[in-house]
Amino acid sequence: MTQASVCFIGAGNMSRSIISGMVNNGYDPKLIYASNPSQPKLDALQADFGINTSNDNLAVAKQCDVIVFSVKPQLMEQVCNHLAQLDLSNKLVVTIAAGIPAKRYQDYLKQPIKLIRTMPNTPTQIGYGMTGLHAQDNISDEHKQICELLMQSGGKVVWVEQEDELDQVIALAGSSPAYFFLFIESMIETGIKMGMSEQQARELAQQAALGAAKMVIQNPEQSLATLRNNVTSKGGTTAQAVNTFEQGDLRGLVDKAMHNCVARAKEMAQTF
Ligand SMILES: NC(=O)C1=CN([C@@H]2O[C@H](COP(=O)(O)OP(=O)(O)OC[C@H]3O[C@@H](n4cnc5c(N)ncnc54)[C@H](O)[C@@H]3O)[C@@H](O)[C@H]2O)C=CC1
Ligand SMILES: O=C(O)[C@@H]1CCC=N1
Repeated sequence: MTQASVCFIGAGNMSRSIISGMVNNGYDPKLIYASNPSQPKLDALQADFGINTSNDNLAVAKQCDVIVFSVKPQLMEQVCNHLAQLDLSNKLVVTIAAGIPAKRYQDYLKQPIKLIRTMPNTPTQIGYGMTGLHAQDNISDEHKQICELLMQSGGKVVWVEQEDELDQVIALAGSSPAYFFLFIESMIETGIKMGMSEQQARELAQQAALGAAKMVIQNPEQSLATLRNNVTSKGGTTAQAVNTFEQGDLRGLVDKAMHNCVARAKEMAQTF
């Protein structure tokens, strides 16, 4: 499949993650554009990946087959309004923003558009991303493949049938790297309090997290409870730690956090 020219409107964390995945996976950097009002992130993208950069959203959007909206949700209306003067009938519009519903982009861009909503996550940067995708009914298979190629460069993709399932994707994958970072961060803090150096505590916790994640992935036939029980000797150390989490209602807290995550996405859908 021939590679499409793609511009990223907004050159922040997430654009960098996706561009990094694309270039590392062989996407031609000459076909990639990023636009941002300030220069430093653009310079870094240019230096690290050899892509084209600009301060002019309109110019890059005009030039490219695919426009990826990658600004904060509160800026989306303003950014889209500015691009409404373009004829978008032959372009694919992709958004990575949380919350904002597909129909809102049509209002902001003031014309019928071909839109795919996506919800990636930052591990895309290193090829371990997980992206949820939802296509409107008018999207061709070719456009689906183009979008899939962009997002698959940085990891796995999953298509969801209903648009509101993207909110669940946010809770499970878009936001969730931060949950794991918080957990590891807490472990390191305690390791240090127990007398370890920060470097040692981090090395121990991160390697355990990596090993645990790989065991989950490599043993699909085993339940998480089995994997957990295999670590937990009767009357041993793990039981003490795990019981502490259960008594503190870790499961209830995770449930509440993920529901609050989804609730915020729905609130953002009303606001932006
Ligand atoms: N960070 C994450 O883990 C994820 C973020 N997202 C979504 O990605 C989008 C971007 O988030 P981040 O990359 O984290 O934010 P960010 O703040 O790192 O990047 C946004 C970029 O947009 C630029 N910008 C501001 N005004 C602009 C304008 N008028 N025209 C062009 N660029 C402009 C900013 O200078 C900044 O570089 C958000 O909508 C967020 O919901 C989605 C999934 C994961
Ligand atoms: O926190 C946010 O709103 C974005 C969406 C998913 C990850 N970051």
